[in-house]
Amino acid sequence: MPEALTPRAAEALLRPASKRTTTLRAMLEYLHETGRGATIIGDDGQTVTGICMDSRAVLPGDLYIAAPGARFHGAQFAQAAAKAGAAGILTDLEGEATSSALGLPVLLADDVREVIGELSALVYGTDETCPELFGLTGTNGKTTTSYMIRAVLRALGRETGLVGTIEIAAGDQPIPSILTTPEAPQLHGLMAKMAELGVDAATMEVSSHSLSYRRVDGLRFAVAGFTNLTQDHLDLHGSMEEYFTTKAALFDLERSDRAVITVDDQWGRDMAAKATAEVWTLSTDATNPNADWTVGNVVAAGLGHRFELRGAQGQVLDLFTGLPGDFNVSNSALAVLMVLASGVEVTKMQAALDAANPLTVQVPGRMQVIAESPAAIVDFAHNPDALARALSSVRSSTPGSRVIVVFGATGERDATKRPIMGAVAAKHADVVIVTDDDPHSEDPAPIREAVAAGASEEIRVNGLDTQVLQIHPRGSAITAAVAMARENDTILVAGRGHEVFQEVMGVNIELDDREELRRALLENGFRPLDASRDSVNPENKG
Ligand SMILES: CC(=O)N[C@H]1[C@@H](OP(=O)(O)OP(=O)(O)OC[C@H]2O[C@@H](n3ccc(=O)[nH]c3=O)[C@H](O)[C@@H]2O)O[C@H](CO)[C@@H](O)[C@@H]1O[C@H](C)C(=O)N[C@@H](C)C(=O)N[C@H](CCC(=O)O)C(=O)O
Ligand SMILES: Nc1ncnc2c1ncn2[C@@H]1O[C@H](COP(=O)(O)OP(=O)(O)OP(=O)(O)O)[C@@H](O)[C@H]1O
Repeated sequence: MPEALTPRAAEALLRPASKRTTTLRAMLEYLHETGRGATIIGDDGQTVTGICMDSRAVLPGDLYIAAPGARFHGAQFAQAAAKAGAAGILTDLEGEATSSALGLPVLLADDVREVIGELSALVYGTDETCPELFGLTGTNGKTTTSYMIRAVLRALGRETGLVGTIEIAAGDQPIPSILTTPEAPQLHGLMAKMAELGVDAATMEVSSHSLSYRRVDGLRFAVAGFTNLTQDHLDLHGSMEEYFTTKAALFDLERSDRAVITVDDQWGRDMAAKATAEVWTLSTDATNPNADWTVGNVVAAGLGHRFELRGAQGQVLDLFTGLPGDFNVSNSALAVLMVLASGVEVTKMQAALDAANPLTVQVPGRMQVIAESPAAIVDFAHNPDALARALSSVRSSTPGSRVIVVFGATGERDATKRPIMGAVAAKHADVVIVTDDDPHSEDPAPIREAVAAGASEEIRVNGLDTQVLQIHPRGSAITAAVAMARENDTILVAGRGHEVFQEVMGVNIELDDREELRRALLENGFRPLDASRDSVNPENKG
């Protein structure tokens, strides 16, 4: 396992090389101008060159943000921040006493979280210079769509950046991803770094956590996109309505100029109605009379699809994605539309699509095609719904072809989904190879048993002739799948996507499903595709 970066080394990667200086006085004036209550204790001429909300990552000259959290008040760590070279502290009334006792100047604000984004913009100058931003939110498809947008922008000759679950990239420079959407000070540092490197357009996954925690404050999106909404993160949001309302904040005119919203479900239609940014709606139903753009003439082509994207004004674009899965038609249409919404001409877009085939971009571990004959695909689907969708979308129309699936259930997580995933696999595949996912510290054998029992029960109740095998470790299960595959078959290795370590009984073992598949394919005389686009930073565990 590669050595993890220290928090300070990781933080430094998110900063521009050139330093700007801002005074606490300038920050105070900004807060007053924008109607916020704030005061300074100590030297108001103090300069800062960075801003950071984690004492472990503070760099010399930073303003340390001591904010209240769910577990601690950041003021508890103000002393550590001072020791690391913080030039000042931003805190609230609760953190005042601890912070001012350290002798550093203190900027006191009524609500710290409320002002972090805007102050970060002042510190890094992103209120003046920032790449054109494309933000994606929704439960599924954010990562895939953001890679597609980046590929389309590149095909149009733009210098791009990317911020998301799998990786951060500033131009060609890879940076380990910490959260799907980093904290506001890190995002602003990163945008300044991207601008410094000549990046003029960046895509960003905007998680619901980031909207709740105000991580994207102070940034303005040229175009924000919505994929879909299904049940998730109710621990944070409490209800689907609350989850929806949190996501809706991205489509407010205060945050985004334009919104491209997929209206295939009711949540999408509600989102379009609620948005105050200029809305373009997208439907994958060609007969939807209410959508501004629709998808039509979808035909299977190779493992992917060819289709038309039609505008209400008569515009028509011919699109192709080589990525398997019906949902990748929707992701592709959304990606193209978001770039069109930023002001690109239809004819220019069509030329770029034809020349560079950007919608076939390899997204690490997301319906990633490792070989075409047999079709060998690695996907991140790790719950019953996603597994059903992935399995039903990879079945080939060639008579006699089979679907072979390799997957397992995660340890120390919702045990009720284990037999359900087994049943889903038995229903949609011809051969089910049950193996280990990430057992974590749980004994993997009973996990496999529970999954296999669900598969057997489905077979018994519905009189299926699906074959079920239990094989471990995971590498051997993948080898067995390839050994039994014929050229017309499809092998889906599901659950771990781009992850490169598997935690078994508390030990991290190096394991990359894509590498295992490639090895087994070569051993069996098949030809895997070029591996050069796995493109994941080795620092990322996923
Ligand atoms: C639930 C959640 O998102 N919590 C975030 C929140 O934590 P918190 O408010 O509870 O903070 P806390 O732990 O009480 O600490 C209070 C303050 O002390 C600071 N601190 C703490 C310890 C220390 O040694 N030094 C120090 O300075 C903390 O940085 C924080 O500012 O604020 C912290 C820092 O500001 C975040 O790091 C933390 O994210 C945690 C690490 C996290 O795992 N978040 C996940 C759930 C998340 O955001 N995920 C979404 C994607 C979800 C998905 O789609 O699957 C994402 O965008 O990545
Ligand atoms: N538009 C979509 N609708 C439904 N499922 C999708 C869609 N796009 C991708 N998927 C499925 O969901 C999985 C996760 O896709 P992706 O990583 O693009 O989404 P995400 O929103 O970024 O989720 P995560 O944060 O979990 O990575 C994929 O492996 C695929 O199985």
